[in-house]
Amino acid sequence: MNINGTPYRTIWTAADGRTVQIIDQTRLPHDLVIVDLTGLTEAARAIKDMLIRGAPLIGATAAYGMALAMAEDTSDRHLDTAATTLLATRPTAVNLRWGVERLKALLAPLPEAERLEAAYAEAARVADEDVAMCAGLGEHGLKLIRAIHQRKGGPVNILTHCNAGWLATVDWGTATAPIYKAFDAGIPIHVWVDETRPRNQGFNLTAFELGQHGVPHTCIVDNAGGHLMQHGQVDMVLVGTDRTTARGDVCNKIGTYLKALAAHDNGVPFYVALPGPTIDWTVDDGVAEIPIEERDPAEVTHITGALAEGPTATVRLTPAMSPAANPAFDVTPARLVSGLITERGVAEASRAGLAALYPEAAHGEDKGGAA
Ligand SMILES: CSC[C@@H](O)[C@@H](O)C(=O)COP(=O)(O)O
Repeated sequence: MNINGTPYRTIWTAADGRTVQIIDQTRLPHDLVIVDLTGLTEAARAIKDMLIRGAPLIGATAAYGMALAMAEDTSDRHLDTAATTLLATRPTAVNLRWGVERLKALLAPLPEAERLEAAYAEAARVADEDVAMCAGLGEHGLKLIRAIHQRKGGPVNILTHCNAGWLATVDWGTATAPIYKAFDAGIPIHVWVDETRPRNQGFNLTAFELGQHGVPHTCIVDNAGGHLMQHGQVDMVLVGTDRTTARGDVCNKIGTYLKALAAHDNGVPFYVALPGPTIDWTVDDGVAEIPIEERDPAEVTHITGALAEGPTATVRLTPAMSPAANPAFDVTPARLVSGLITERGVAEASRAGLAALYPEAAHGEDKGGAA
């Protein structure tokens, strides 16, 4: 996708073929800053401090993190250190584990002399596959949007939460892929963009990228969605996911569950878009089993924004003596999900629905999800 007319992916290698480059998403939408990752520690920091974020991009960065580690030292010991270091960065998005384990399984049996080249080639494959999967699921989601348009006429109003856009993946996005495809196909659409406190990925990232692509959108506070649904102003909720369980429970950014409840109460379809590697075939009950990241309370007590025509500033919102809690994700039970939009088609949110699309993974031949 483009920023100011220049095409970007979210992660790539520099001309030296070794340095990994990313867009620092903590600086968007105010500044476009490209950051060099030259080693394992920097890759891990980029994930932990959310310079990059979004489940598929975390997976791709983990794969490149393994490659950067091999550029430092191709020993078995460093391979183990790289996996442990990367896995400790963020707990919820399953793509992190998927990316690390995919690289480790490939590299461990190889002679040390072959590991460096193999690691970079595999990380590039992970990135390319992510682009293809997101583009593919976009086509399936496009059919749903087109059907709504044909049924009701006029613009299709889609509500999304957090950023499941191209910035959360390598390109295209998950929830935004059908939106971009529909817009490019000339279907009139309009997107309600949830703010997504505390880190404001909706305003900072989703609104930014939709604006860059020319997609009509309106920024709303997190609590506006239910009201809009009651008044017939939302045709579809479309979100991404950090981990979807084998039975179709969906873990996503905190607040997603409340949108699903409001959608259910108002008869609004609630769809989730995801590539295969976001399915965790080892987990069934998302509420009981998915580890929910608890982030720094300072993200709740403070907020950062740009001063009018000036630099960014961080201000305190809460009384200094009041404690804050910051669970970063929640789980929407499968019963509230209208469908899972994948690169293989739209699945019912159930074990049978997912197994029909991913038989090899559901039956244990490939525990990592598959393209
Ligand atoms: C395609 S991304 C889907 C999710 O990863 C996205 O909605 C989300 O919750 C991202 O959370 P973040 O904390 O910004 O990494």
